[in-house]
Formats: sequence, structure tokens, C-alpha cells
Amino acid sequence: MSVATTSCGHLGWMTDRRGYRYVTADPLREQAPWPAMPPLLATLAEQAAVQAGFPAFRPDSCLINRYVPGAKMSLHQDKDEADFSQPIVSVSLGLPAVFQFGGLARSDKAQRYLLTHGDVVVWGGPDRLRFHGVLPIKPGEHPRMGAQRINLTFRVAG
Ligand SMILES: O=C(O)CCC(=O)C(=O)O
Ligand SMILES: [Fe+2]
Repeated sequence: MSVATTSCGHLGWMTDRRGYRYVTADPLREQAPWPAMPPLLATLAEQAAVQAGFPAFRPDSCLINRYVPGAKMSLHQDKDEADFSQPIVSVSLGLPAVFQFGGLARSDKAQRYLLTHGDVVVWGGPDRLRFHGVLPIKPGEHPRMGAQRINLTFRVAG
């Protein structure tokens, strides 16, 4: 089962026959601009980045991933962004997930971390291009978010 994805902020992520890329308009909403990034969330992401040693982080894109039980994300690198000196800031809400954090090669052994409601992860610097993914979400009901996990990843995409 796959993850449902949308975006907010100046740039959002899409895929079609031409491949994956960041664009300024939502192809599923008649090319309307992506919704603005809520300032509260941008500030949260920036403050997390400061704590991790990335004080210049000003995200222009937030990917919103929705996982229902059974949904997973295979190991991948986030490498469509323009500037790899900027980190990724990830905020997890709802059902728990096992996050896999691997090496710079897909075949490298991945560490596993449990991410629960409210967890924030920052990866950058020499770790920016590590392979990562999410194991299938276990069935469950989160008291505030219901039977789903929402993950927000803040990025400097353009
Ligand atoms: O859901 C997560 O925790 C990770 C999401 C992710 O890696 C991505 O959107 O590129
Ligand atoms: Fe990713």
C-alpha cells in the first residue's frame, strides 16, 4: 500500500512521465499554487534545525505524507532538492512508525528508530543523502489523529 502525498509552501513535489520534481503549482488542483506553509510549522522546523546545527534553514517546501495501516515507504534518498547543504526536518504525527535510517548506499544496513506522535528528526550535513524509509504502519487508532500517520518533511527545495 502506498502513501498519499501532497505539499504546502512555495514548492511542492510531484511525479509524472517526466519523473520526480518540485513545482510551484499543484497538478491535482488545476495548477493552483500549493497552500502556504503555516508560519507556526515553519518556525517549528527552523527551531529544530537550529538545535541540530543548521541555523540558516529556511524551508520553501513541506511534503505531507499520509500513511494508513499497511502503508510504507521504501528506502530512498531525498535528492531532488537544489541545496544538499540544507537539512531535512521531519515531524511525525499520529500512529507510530519504524523509521529506517541507512547509509549512503542502498545496500548499507539500516538502523531502526520508532517515531511516535510529536517526534522531530533532522538529518543533514554528511548524513543528508542517507537512504531512509518507513516500514509498514501497524493497525491502530491514535487518540488525536485516528487510524493514520501524517509525516511532514520540511525542505529547501529550490
Ligand atoms: O514518513 C517519513 O517518516 C519519511 C518521509 C520521507 O522520507 C519523504 O517524504 O521523503
Ligand atoms: Fe525521504
